[in-house]
Amino acid sequence: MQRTAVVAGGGISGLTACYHLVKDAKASKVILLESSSRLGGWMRSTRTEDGAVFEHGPRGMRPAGVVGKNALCMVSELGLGSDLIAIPRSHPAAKNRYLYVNKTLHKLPSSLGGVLRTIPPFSSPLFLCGLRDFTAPRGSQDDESVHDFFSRRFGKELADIVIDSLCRGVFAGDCRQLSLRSCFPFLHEAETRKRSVILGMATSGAVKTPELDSALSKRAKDERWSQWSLREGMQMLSEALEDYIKQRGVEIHKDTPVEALERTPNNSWKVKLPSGSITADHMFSAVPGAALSRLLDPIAKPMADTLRQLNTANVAVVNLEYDGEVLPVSGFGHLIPSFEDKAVLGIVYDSLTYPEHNRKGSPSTRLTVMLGGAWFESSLGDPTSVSAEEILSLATAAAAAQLEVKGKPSRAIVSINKSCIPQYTLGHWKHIENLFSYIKQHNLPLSLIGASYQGVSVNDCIYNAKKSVQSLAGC
Ligand SMILES: Cc1cc2nc3c(=O)[nH]c(=O)nc-3n(C[C@H](O)[C@H](O)[C@H](O)COP(=O)(O)OP(=O)(O)OC[C@H]3O[C@@H](n4cnc5c(N)ncnc54)[C@H](O)[C@@H]3O)c2cc1C
Ligand SMILES: C=Cc1c2[nH]c(c1C)Cc1[nH]c(c(CCC(=O)O)c1C)Cc1[nH]c(c(C)c1CCC(=O)O)Cc1[nH]c(c(C)c1C=C)C2
Repeated sequence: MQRTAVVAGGGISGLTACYHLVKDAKASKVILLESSSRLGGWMRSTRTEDGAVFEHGPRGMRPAGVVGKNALCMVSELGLGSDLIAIPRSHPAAKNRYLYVNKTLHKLPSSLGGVLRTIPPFSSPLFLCGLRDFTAPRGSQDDESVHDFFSRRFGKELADIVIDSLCRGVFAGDCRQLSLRSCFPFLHEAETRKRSVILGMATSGAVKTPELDSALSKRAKDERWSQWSLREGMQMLSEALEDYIKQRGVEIHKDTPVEALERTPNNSWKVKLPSGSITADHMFSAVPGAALSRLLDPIAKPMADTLRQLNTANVAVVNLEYDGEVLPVSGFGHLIPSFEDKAVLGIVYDSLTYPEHNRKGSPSTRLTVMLGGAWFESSLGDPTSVSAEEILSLATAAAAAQLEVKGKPSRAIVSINKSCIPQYTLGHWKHIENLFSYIKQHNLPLSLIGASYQGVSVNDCIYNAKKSVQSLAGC
């Protein structure tokens, strides 16, 4: 690719775009502009002097599927293979997930026996929900809330308890507002193809992607990994990408917010920065949709208006460390359905999942309590003024009540992550379609990447950034 590519936003999406611009597209000049003083975006790990690692954003990635294989391919190429820590599917952190309902922890079934029997908090065996799917009619609308979809196909109890919790544990969102088509596109597609979601999924067939095979994806398959992280935390991935792109000549500017965009007569961009402006032949926007809307107003007003309609949620992330091994159960963590407690979304048992991240020298328990999400304002108040002490006291009270973890934590870190998780609410797919068709119709030299559009997981961000660069470069 000739000429100058400018990437706005140095989170995992922007970093991945730079990586593929220099590696595959052989772009002649790449400039990365990041408004804050560090790269990585929400990928942020704190390392303490006694060897502990605390994650404030993503804490694990799945190796499965095309997007999982693709991320492992990049991790392999970055030479991070020996730093990878993997959880096999037989590990308690892979098998045991809990729901906190009626003030009690309930393990979700992980075997056939568990779905054939009635187990609390459910009023009938879960396999009966599966039977409904074979007879339920196909949906008739072009979009439907996640809750409506699951109620229709699997019953209201499953939707109220399991799906409500799942959406809190992935999107920090309300399944009554979230779109099935955008949040779980494979389920929408399975229903469209086969009417029964179970049949549709069972007959979808694995996509063959030999080009994404790597030493790590082979290990993941052979060793049956369920998820993975890195020895010094997920931030190692953004740091490795930063080193890689720096060595290959990407110009990195931190503390440099893009302030405005203007079109030039020869279909380039004038990118306005605090210290002046630069010219971009092509822009990759890896900033959140709301930030891009400010840059495109008034030059592409219909796009700016659509971008403003994309929703996000705030999440308070509280990392806690206690002396000793004090958890009453073993597993990944538990989620709390919204009818039980709106404010506290769930608790991750980090010290059991990744003991490699525990402090050295003396036993400890590390937990992450996540609060707020779609219920932030209604249950915790304004994220710009809520007090960290108040959030900490709610988090420690939740750990004490739900896990009997008493006493004062030996360490606590509170992060109020504002607008950190995009909410793909009803009609999101139409907004995305409108944005992409506006770019095409107006021949804008602009690519949209990042969690705001087509997947919030790190795997999705990496995959979409790569696809975007490759489609432009014709690779
Ligand atoms: C608490 C939490 C837990 C999560 N857990 C997981 C998990 O376990 N597994 C998983 O797969 N995913 C997880 N995710 C999701 C995943 O981490 C994010 O979706 C992903 O990191 C988003 O990356 P991004 O690069 O698209 O955006 P961001 O990380 O938001 O990066 C955007 C960057 O743009 C910069 N920027 C903004 N405006 C401008 C401007 N005007 N000019 C220049 N730069 C600008 C920002 O400073 C930022 O660095 C989690 C997210 C959160 C918040
Ligand atoms: C309680 C809040 C949250 C917890 N994690 C996240 C939030 C908002 C964010 C998050 N978690 C996952 C992803 C990636 C999804 C993907 O497609 O890979 C994101 C953005 C992984 C995940 N975590 C849980 C589930 C069921 C998933 C989906 C993938 C998988 O099955 O592994 C469960 C879970 N998340 C949290 C807790 C306490 C929890 C408990 C069981 C925290």
